[in-house]
Amino acid sequence: MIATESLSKRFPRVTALDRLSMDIGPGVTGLVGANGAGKSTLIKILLGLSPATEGRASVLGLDVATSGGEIRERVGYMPEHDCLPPDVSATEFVVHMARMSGLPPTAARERTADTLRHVGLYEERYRPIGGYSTGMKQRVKLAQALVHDPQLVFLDEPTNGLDPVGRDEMLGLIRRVHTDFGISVLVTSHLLGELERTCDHVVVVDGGKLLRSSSTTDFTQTTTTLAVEVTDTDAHPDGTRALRDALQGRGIDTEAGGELPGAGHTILLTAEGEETYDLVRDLVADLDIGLVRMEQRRHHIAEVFKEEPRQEPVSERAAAWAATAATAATAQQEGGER
Ligand SMILES: Nc1ncnc2c1ncn2[C@@H]1O[C@H](COP(=O)(O)OP(=O)(O)OP(=O)(O)O)[C@@H](O)[C@H]1O
Repeated sequence: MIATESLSKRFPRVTALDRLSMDIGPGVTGLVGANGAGKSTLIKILLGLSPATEGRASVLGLDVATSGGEIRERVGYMPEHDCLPPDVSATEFVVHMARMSGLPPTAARERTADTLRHVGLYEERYRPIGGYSTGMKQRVKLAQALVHDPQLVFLDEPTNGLDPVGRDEMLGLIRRVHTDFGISVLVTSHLLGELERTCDHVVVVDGGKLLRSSSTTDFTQTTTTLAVEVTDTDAHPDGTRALRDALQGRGIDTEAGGELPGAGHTILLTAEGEETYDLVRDLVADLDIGLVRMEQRRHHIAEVFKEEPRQEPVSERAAAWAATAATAATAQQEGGER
């Protein structure tokens, strides 16, 4: 779908992209990097809106240097910044964008109604955009990117400014753009953690350079750590402690799940094999406490960056960013697990 070869973009004072080579196939792909990593610059080059300084790129098999117009006919674009006219309604604006993409008037109106419904805007679509919440504005921007039924969409930081619920809703919508309509997606974010549930593939850039490009499952392989959660009973008012003691008695080291509220009820231990699962099951049965869950933990994308030493040196900025993202991802995960 997208290929770049030694793609560079230099501004007088900064190199925004530095010999970036990558291949992106169909599906939902996350482009992750700290602010200033070069994500928006890459999207503008891929749309043929800004020329590269060096190297080559193609989108849907079309050369960005010569076929920008054709690419923009077949690709939708949701820009990062607020760019919506405040005085017109979502319907008027999206119909206008559909007409600009070449749809005849009736088709433009029909597609607009369908697309706005799909992104979750109903009666409010007749009100001026100026009175919309950030979440509603993001939905209008998504709708105008989809209205001409593109093969591929570029979504630049679509979760920016949204609260956690709004972010989850937007990520769900993005996933459905692919599953319901078969449209491939390139979505950017400066948060590593939020893309692992949405994307099939993740590309990480820092300082305009490619850090890693892998499928999400490669990033989030299962670990050998088992997370176990049990209930308390009258006989064992602290069921977690009782199980930890029993495991320790069998020579198995454990640690608490974390410092977040509630995470202390999770016990983490290393699974040597099937026998560890059996032992936990038997000890829980002997203690006559309830087993809430026993699952193998998966890596989070951010943990991969925290733990894996890479061959290429990572800039201090990237390391700091990965550490922040790891904390955020872990908090999100622990919150979701409780
Ligand atoms: N037109 C421009 N002129 C000069 N420098 C630019 C221009 N556009 C971008 N840059 C610089 O290029 C670098 C990459 O910017 P870019 O907007 O692509 O990053 P980004 O990853 O999209 O981050 P953000 O989400 O903060 O926009 C930054 O240092 C930015 O200041």
